[in-house]
Amino acid sequence: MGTQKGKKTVLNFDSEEDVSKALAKYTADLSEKFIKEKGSFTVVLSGGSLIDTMRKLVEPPYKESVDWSKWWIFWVDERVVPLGHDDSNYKLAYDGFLSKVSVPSSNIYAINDKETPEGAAADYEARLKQLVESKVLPLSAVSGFPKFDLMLLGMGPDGHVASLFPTRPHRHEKERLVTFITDSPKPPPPRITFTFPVINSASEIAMVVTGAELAYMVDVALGSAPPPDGIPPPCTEVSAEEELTWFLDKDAASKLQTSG
Ligand SMILES: O=C1O[C@H](COP(=O)(O)O)[C@@H](O)[C@H](O)[C@H]1O
Repeated sequence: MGTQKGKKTVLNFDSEEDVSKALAKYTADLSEKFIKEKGSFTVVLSGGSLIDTMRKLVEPPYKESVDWSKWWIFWVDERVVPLGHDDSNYKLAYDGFLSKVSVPSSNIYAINDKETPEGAAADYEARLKQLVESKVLPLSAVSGFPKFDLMLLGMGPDGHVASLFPTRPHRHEKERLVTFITDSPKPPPPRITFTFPVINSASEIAMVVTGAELAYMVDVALGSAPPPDGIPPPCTEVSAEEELTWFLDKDAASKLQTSG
């Protein structure tokens, strides 16, 4: 299992609707804190169900109270498809979130969708390094990797986070900031993804997990269930430098409550 550096908090809610409300307040509070401290807020999004669960953030009061002009947006993983494709995590986030708030377009770091997976990963990594040069992204004093303020992560039923899958060796990458995969077990196959050294250098991470189909994997990550085939899945390796917060609805936490 991963080494927890910062604090770990598990929050249980009655429903996905309550997770959505709590996630909006958590994100808005962190936005205010980081903007006060350093003048900007760097946020890393996932795809999947997360974007829908973020829906309360683009409703009153947060739609008006959050200083969107100071936000910078990145993706922890992306499918290597055109940005307008239905499989694109950028399109998902644009339609459900970014089109409703006024984050400056120059602060939104979509992938270069004209590249191969290898080229898109190298391009994204180079752009992150430029942001380190220009002091938008600090380096973690602990790991030496770029340090984002907040990562919002989902999890698959196989325990994958970002596009780091249990059965693919790139989950063990330790040097690169961004890597690629051409045979993702979950379609579409070509993807790029942040590596664990970058993910685990974030100040704050929210693991947002809802639905009964994820209950077993939540029990593996947080409870007493043994990992499949005895191999800890990627979700067990997530840790944040300051705080990792799990947001669970009743269904996702159901096995945890009975076994733990
Ligand atoms: O393929 C992906 O899956 C994970 C989990 O998605 P979910 O729909 O089960 O929430 C997601 O976090 C990742 O960004 C995405 O590319």
